[in-house]
Amino acid sequence: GHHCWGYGEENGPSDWYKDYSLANGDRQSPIDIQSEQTVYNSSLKPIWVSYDACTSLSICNNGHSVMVEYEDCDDKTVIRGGPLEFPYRLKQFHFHWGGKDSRGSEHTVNGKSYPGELHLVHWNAAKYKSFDEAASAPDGLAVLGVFLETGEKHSVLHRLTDALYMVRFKETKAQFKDFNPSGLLPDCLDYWTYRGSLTTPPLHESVTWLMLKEPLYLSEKQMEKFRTLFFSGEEEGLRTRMMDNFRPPQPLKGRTVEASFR
Ligand SMILES: Cc1cc(=S)c(O)co1
Ligand SMILES: [Zn+2]
Repeated sequence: GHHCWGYGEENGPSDWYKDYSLANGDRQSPIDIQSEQTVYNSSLKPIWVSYDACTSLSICNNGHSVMVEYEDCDDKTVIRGGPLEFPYRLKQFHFHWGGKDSRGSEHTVNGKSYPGELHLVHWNAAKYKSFDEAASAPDGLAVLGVFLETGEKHSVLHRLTDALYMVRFKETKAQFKDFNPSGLLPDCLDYWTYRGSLTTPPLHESVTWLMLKEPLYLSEKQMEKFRTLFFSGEEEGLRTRMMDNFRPPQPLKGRTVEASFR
């Protein structure tokens, strides 16, 4: 439409249904994970992450988040196991965060929000020819989600937070090579899994979500660096800080959330 979706007063999550009918669909994300209602599934396999041969390309500000993109022309960077029937190829990772630490994550746990959330986006290249084709298929995507929690400085993440000054404005991009995102994962890969959607328009219901129970800890200074980014372009007069770029929890609509752990 004449104005693009975003997180503001006029174009935010409560307005998205006007342009994106999936907004009120039956498998929307994020959700509130009510841990007592989850079902332990002992046949769920461990998550197997193979990122060692990854080729990161660039870091960019797309006006909604900051994203690191990967070369996805072969199966050198994949996630396997869990509930997944196929290997899923890493395409990009990005973040959602708040204007202060009391908010920022998309998923919540028993109503608790975290200061932010990391999303590692993968696609089913075994079944689909491209990311775009997979992005609208019910088993097309797998997103590994990790809560951000303030604490000690995160040394692997530090290379990313130190690069954010290069992508302060919308549509800016910079080279960002040899970044292995497995360094962002906690030691414990216990997870919750459910069938859901992209959390941004077009809200395709194509995502198998894998939400890790353990957060990634980063320092308050590192959190603050995310809040120095802008939604707006450098040429725009009004500079709006990039923060609160999260969609609130959506109705579960009868879905079951499974747990890989007791
Ligand atoms: C593909 C994609 C996935 C998520 S979760 C997002 O926020 C944006 O784009
Ligand atoms: Zn996301």
